[in-house]
Amino acid sequence: MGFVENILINYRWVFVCLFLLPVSLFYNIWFYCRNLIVFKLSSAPTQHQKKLQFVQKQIIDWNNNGRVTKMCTARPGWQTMSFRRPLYKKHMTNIEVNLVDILEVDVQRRIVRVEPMVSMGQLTATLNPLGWTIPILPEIDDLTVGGLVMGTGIESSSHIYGLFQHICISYELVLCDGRIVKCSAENESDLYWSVPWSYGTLGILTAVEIKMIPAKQYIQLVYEPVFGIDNIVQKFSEASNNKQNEFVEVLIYSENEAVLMTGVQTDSLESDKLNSIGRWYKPWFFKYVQEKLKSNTITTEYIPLRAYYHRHTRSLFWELQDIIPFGNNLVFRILFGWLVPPKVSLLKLTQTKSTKKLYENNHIIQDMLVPVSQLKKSLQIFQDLVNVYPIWICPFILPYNPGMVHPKNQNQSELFVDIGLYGTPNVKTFNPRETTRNIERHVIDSDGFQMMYADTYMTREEFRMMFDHSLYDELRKKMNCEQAFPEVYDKVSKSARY
Ligand SMILES: Cc1cc2nc3c(=O)[nH]c(=O)nc-3n(C[C@H](O)[C@H](O)[C@H](O)COP(=O)(O)OP(=O)(O)OC[C@H]3O[C@@H](n4cnc5c(N)ncnc54)[C@H](O)[C@@H]3O)c2cc1C
Ligand SMILES: NC(=O)C1=CN([C@@H]2O[C@H](COP(=O)(O)OP(=O)(O)OC[C@H]3O[C@@H](n4cnc5c(N)ncnc54)[C@H](OP(=O)(O)O)[C@@H]3O)[C@@H](O)[C@H]2O)C=CC1
Ligand SMILES: CC(C)=CCC[C@@H](C)[C@H]1CC[C@@]2(C)C3=C(CC[C@]12C)[C@@]1(C)CC[C@H](O)C(C)(C)[C@@H]1CC3
Repeated sequence: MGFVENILINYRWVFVCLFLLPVSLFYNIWFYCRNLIVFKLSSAPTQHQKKLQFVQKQIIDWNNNGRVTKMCTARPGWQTMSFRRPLYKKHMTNIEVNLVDILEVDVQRRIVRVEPMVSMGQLTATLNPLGWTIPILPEIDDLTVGGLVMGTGIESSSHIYGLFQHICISYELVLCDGRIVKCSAENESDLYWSVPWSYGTLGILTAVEIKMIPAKQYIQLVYEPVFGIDNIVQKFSEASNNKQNEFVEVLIYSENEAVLMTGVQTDSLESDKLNSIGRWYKPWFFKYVQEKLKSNTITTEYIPLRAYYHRHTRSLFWELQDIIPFGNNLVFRILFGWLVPPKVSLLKLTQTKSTKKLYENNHIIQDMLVPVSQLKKSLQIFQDLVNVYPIWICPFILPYNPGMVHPKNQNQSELFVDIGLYGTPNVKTFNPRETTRNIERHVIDSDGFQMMYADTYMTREEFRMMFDHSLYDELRKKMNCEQAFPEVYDKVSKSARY
């Protein structure tokens, strides 16, 4: 291993701290200024038609040129929040979708209309000061509306509102024949139900209408340490079924220790209990919450709304500790905390072959969605297979809707749980392929689903078993888009990404 490579692997923090953090800062400043100018000029809504027509023109040109290769968006793979980079972009027709603006905040209809590249950070920055928010706000700033619609999104309010697609009222798409359609539950409903999890394989998304709800200033958050797996599962289920809780999340720190967090929005505050966790010098959220295990008491705090939403951003859940091991050190936080986190996109861009291999062989990143009834069994299986902590568990209600993802063993909505495993496995038997396949098999047997932003080792048959393709297949035939876009599996499988 060469000297530079050795530094890049063993001392990734040197490169990240000295180079990536300052570059991320400039990148953020540039983007902030650009957004501000767009807003000041109020030009976003008028520009939308022009931008839409440009997308349409590219697709019409593709038709006129004989439909030679399939299409995907031109967003470079390193810019996305998915774990890997897409290989397919190299040999497909790349459609430019530079649609980055919030188009309209309609207070009367309680709807915000946005273009697909609008990010979560941008939405909270825009809506919260106006007294509004969207019901589900996936926590990492750079996640985009397009990616969350075409894949999926989940947050600690999902036990009430469902997944990200369930708060979307309509989608505007350009289809492979160049037609522009706006679909909703009432209009072109087959398309509307099929868009979520379709990964851009039915059309190019150009605008989305998302539900808004009033935002209050703070979240009143109750932390409750819970000990023993049965207790953890029971408390989690109770909290998720209690609709008084607007937010429910559990961080599990070991086989028998967890902290349950339940929250409601509020405008009033006991000022001695205010905790502005978003400030640069504050400890990483998951580390802070772990401290709650020390005293077996229930505590309450008030957290500013936006800081709550982005609570896992600064530490990228617990992934940043592997990259900057001293990132949660007080001195580092005071001096450089405001520079953290480095942009995920820049981390991806500057990955070397060796870091990639290191993550491939010694790391697991997976989110598994299973019915709550399978939670205990799943935790036990994951403990045996990977033994990774902390574990993120977040409940969500899955409505019985047509499309790729719906409850399989009952024809009504069902409470599910997202089990997030991120970290270095602590078992000798870990083998990236075999272990992940075992996990996947368990999820299929549990009538669950795997989130597709990370690696999947499923075969095409297993993938089709997990996700209901009946409406999707029918629609692709009807819209004659089988030659225009690949199947979902060919965009998310291991062989489609590097
Ligand atoms: C009425 C209105 C309409 C607007 N319309 C548009 C529009 O159409 N198009 C448009 O592009 N912009 C629009 N804006 C501008 C928009 O609000 C923001 O200025 C812009 O999106 C910059 O957001 P930011 O998240 O990058 O910046 P900042 O708020 O400065 O944040 C910088 C970074 O820190 C993160 N961050 C901030 N606070 C926290 C926290 N507490 N915890 C963790 N992380 C945090 C952010 O997510 C971001 O990554 C509008 C603003 C208003 C008020
Ligand atoms: N809390 C949460 O819920 C979290 C969710 N995630 C996951 O991250 C992913 C989102 O990351 P993000 O970087 O925003 O998205 P990506 O750029 O990774 O896009 C994800 C998929 O959506 C497709 N897509 C995006 N925009 C459009 C569009 N305008 N038209 C057609 N297809 C489109 C992409 O197609 P193409 O390949 O052609 O570009 C791609 O297949 C999701 O899969 C989400 O599940 C990750 C972390 C947390
Ligand atoms: C449903 C939920 C809550 C998902 C949370 C997912 C996060 C933990 C994921 C999203 C993007 C993600 C896969 C990422 C990474 C870690 C885990 C992340 C942050 C890192 C930073 C790990 C280090 C890698 O070298 C690399 C830089 C490629 C990735 C980038 C994406």
